[in-house]
Amino acid sequence: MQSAVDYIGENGNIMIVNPLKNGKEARKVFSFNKVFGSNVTQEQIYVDTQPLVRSVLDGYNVCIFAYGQTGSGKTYTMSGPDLTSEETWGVNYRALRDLFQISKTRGDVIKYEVGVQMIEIYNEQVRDLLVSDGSNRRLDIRNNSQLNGLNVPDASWIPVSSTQDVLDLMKIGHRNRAVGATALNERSSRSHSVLTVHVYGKELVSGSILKGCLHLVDLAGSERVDKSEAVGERLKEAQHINRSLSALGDVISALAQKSPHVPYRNSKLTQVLQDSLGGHAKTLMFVHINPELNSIGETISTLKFAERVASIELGAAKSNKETGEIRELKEEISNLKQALERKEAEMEQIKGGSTRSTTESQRTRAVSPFSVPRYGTNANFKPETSQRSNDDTKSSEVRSCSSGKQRRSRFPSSLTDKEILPRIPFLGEEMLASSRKPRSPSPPVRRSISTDRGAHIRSRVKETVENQPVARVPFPARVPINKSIAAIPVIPSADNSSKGPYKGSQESVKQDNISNAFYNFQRVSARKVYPEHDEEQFRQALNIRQGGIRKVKNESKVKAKHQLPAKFNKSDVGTTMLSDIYAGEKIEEPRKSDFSEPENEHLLPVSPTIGALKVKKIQRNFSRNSQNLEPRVVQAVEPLIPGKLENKLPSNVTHTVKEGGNTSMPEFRRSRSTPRGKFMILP
Ligand SMILES: Nc1ncnc2c1ncn2[C@@H]1O[C@H](COP(=O)(O)OP(=O)(O)OP(=O)(O)O)[C@@H](O)[C@H]1O
Repeated sequence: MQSAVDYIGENGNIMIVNPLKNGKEARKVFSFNKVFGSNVTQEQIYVDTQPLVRSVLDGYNVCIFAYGQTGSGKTYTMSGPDLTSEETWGVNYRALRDLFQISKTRGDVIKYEVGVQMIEIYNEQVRDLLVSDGSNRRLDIRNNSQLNGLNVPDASWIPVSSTQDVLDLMKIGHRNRAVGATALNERSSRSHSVLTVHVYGKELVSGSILKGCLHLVDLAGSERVDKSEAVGERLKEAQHINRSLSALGDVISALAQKSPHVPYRNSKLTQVLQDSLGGHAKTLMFVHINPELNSIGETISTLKFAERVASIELGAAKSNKETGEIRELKEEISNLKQALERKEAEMEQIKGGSTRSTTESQRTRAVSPFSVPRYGTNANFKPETSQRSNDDTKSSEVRSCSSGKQRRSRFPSSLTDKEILPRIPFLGEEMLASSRKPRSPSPPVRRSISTDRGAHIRSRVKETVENQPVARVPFPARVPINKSIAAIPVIPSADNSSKGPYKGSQESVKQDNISNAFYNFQRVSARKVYPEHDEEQFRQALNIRQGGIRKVKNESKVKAKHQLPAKFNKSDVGTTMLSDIYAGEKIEEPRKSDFSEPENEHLLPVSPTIGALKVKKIQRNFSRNSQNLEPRVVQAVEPLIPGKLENKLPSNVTHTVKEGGNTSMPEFRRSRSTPRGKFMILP
């Protein structure tokens, strides 16, 4: 049978001949990184892929695709025809075998853990392929690089430690994959399958963490619906497949043109692969073609698509490595934020509590200000019990305080059980002093002077009603920062009771430095007249950016008015999200490692015969030949270029970007990109 492949050049060129056209139009040359003929072995194909795979162990994200018309050999390349023979293993198994081997040899330097996920995208639904119970649950996609490539976090994540583990899992995955017979391939993959390998490494000496992720993607076959003779379910599948491949083409086109809007959200496929298509990943695409003449339309359109892909400059790949120092700093920031949230909540509670408690304590004192025990003695004392009791018994007073009303419904009971009173000592001093002398019954004045005092007084009152039954309020999983919460720290636990108010100070000493800082600040702030100002000073003192934390009311409102429009005016949601993700990922400066190449890479293998071509537009005409699958076109990996790492961001800049979290990087990265990969064509 006559082949559409005229010749395959040595430099990644392939010439396609179209007998339906004459003259210049009849021959087209396309250029790729590399073109493989149909007679190459699986090992030869993998050799060009190997450097990318290895870089996963250095913390890079890598994505390897197989693209092409139905029956052109995508599954053959990625999985291989026969798993029982290592010789015929495809890229997937060879890659994992390599990962295990290398991680073993590095064992005395880095400890690795490897886990895999396998999903498919079938009719625009994401499904888990590693389920053994046959459940067909639809999974959600979350584009969040904080999860380190876990874009489908609900998919089964199976730890593996040997190639055999992987083989066993693959069998399950292939069994679960949606496959159907079409006129073009009797066992055509009707879905896109994505095998994701997550690698987590810890350097034993430095404690640095490496997180790499390898996506191995076997795309569903592209085909013309009419040619596939599909009807009913097959037709629906074909339409979904074509739509998602079309969306992939649109994304690639947008990236190639450096369009400000990249339509990742137009298909599940592009959403799942978002990080790998436009991120800091190294990407390689095998493009497969069928050399038979009756597939010439699909062949040309596939090669054009491949050239388009090859033209994209993603920019330099980045390693996801966290040094011990960075990790510690992140933890510290996280701790500070939590402490600040707690403090904010306390302040809110104190402010509201002072209104209520002052009135209550006033009433109590009217009987005998000195006869009220300072702290509860009941071991089962629960702060919320007291609060609820107070609320129940003194409802009229509570209602007189609007903030108190709100607070009551959000009282985090379980939190109050655990928290200790960091500010008790200071309050205790005031309390002791104030309790020895008669007070002027002037609630409004005292409220305005010290919120803490008010809160403390309230705690005394609670003890008088501690045995009253109370309905518990569920503890919210995440307490909104800018809402009033409970006066947890203000209310003493039962343990405190026997040791008096200063027990709280002893407890607080046990807290970390952050808490101490707050504690000290609290001592100062409690002397201030306006607690709102204290909150502001907290922030300033800590110099922390407080996303969502309540600010002084007026200021907060004004700021919100100014900020919201800017946020929502962003026309490109996809790009915005991407930028956020990148910012989150840019934790690490590029790693100068001997283990892998720094360059971003694109391989585009095609599998017809031999030839090299250049594609300008994306078309969509695919046919197939299930018998003669001679050529495979492959875009090969670019060789390591050690010196290029120097071109990357200096570490300090990278860190700044990362910590800022909002910096959009795509343009920057593009400007620093390196020429994109190579294409191998396998006829
Ligand atoms: N390089 C090759 N050498 C020998 N046989 C091949 C080669 N590539 C593919 N084949 C054979 O061609 C048939 C179709 O290949 P394969 O299933 O890999 O195609 P596909 O692109 O994955 O198809 P689909 O998109 O429909 O799933 C298989 O029987 C496979 O063994």
